[in-house]
Amino acid sequence: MTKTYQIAVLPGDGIGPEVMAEALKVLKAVSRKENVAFRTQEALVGGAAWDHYHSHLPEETLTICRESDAILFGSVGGPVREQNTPKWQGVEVHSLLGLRKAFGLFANLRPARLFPALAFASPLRQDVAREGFDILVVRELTGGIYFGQPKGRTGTGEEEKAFDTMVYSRCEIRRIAQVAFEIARKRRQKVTSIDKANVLTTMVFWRQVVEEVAADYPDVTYEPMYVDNAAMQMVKNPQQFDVLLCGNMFGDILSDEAAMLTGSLGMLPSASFAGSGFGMYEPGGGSAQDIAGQHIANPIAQILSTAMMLRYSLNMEKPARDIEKAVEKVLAEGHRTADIAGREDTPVSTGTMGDLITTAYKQL
Ligand SMILES: NC(=O)C1=CN([C@@H]2O[C@H](COP(=O)(O)OP(=O)(O)OC[C@H]3O[C@@H](n4cnc5c(N)ncnc54)[C@H](O)[C@@H]3O)[C@@H](O)[C@H]2O)C=CC1
Ligand SMILES: CC(C)CC(=O)C(=O)O
Ligand SMILES: [Mg+2]
Repeated sequence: MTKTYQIAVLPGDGIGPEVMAEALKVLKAVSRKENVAFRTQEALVGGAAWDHYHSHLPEETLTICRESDAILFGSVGGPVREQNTPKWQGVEVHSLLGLRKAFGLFANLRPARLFPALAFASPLRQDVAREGFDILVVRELTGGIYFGQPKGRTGTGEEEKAFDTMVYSRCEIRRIAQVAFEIARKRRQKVTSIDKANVLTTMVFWRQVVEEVAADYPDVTYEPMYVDNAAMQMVKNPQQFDVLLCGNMFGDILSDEAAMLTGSLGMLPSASFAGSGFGMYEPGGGSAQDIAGQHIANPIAQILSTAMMLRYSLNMEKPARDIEKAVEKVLAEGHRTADIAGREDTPVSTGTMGDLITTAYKQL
């Protein structure tokens, strides 16, 4: 009997639906080649859901997610300047952070790998870029300053204030550190833990707990690094890093930086888990409103996120690897969307890139 997987598909806003369409083309090809069925159920989230339900994360969407083996997520959010309109205000908090919290997705993996064919597109010094790099950002996703309470605003006039709280518990730090060290064991056995322990009490504690966990992994090299230095070291010498263990905010920021060093934010996939097989898979970037609707967005992050879904939630390593190989092949052949195109290149559209990767996957 054909094995069937239930996938919740949440395209969201901006370029979300455009890049999701390409990931679904690849998924369809996987279904044919592997003789498995993916029952995809599309649901509204973000601004797209607001238009229909006046909610950024409707109960209907949550139900579909609960009934699924995995969630494929696009992106949410409106134009940065329209952040304060009813449709867009708090959209990321209510929908994306809401989903992460609802499913306890505390561990976020963001692999930033510089493909040889894209060395030229990296803002790294070219002799450094030609060496390539492969960094895995392991980001804590349901704690830290994005979730800490209290947050709010008080007072008026010159005394008006706004505040957020950065808080981490021992168990939150320990469980994400364990994820990082376990993964490092299967990679190049190095964990660099990012903190700001010279200033922030939370980060003194972070470092202490990570050191306790590190003691259980004598085979893995552990080093702490301040976040400001890490941001700089990543540009100077990214090859020194293997696994970058970060809290929620630092991981958010450094993963965008790592993505750009691979050529574009449109190259960064991401997987989020709660410790079981269930997970949510989404590009590292946002809804890219500046290019939405133009069919020029890079679908590779969404496609590589789909490969991560096959690997981690559906236990399908072979097609996951083949999708990655297909992406590498298409890039090696010189096909590029606008964000990774050189001056001499004629960029391809989002749809053409999706077609090229699907064809390359089928031919493997
Ligand atoms: N996971 C999510 O859903 C996220 C949502 N957002 C939201 O997205 C909206 C736009 O935020 P921004 O700060 O502009 O960040 P963004 O990540 O959407 O875009 C930053 C820059 O990267 C480019 N970019 C991103 N993905 C790309 C792709 N696949 N192909 C080519 N270029 C790509 C964009 O064109 C833009 O120039 C905001 O409402 C923000 O809150 C931001 C980050 C993550
Ligand atoms: C709402 C934001 C925290 C989303 C984001 O920037 C991310 O997860 O990388
Ligand atoms: Mg981000």
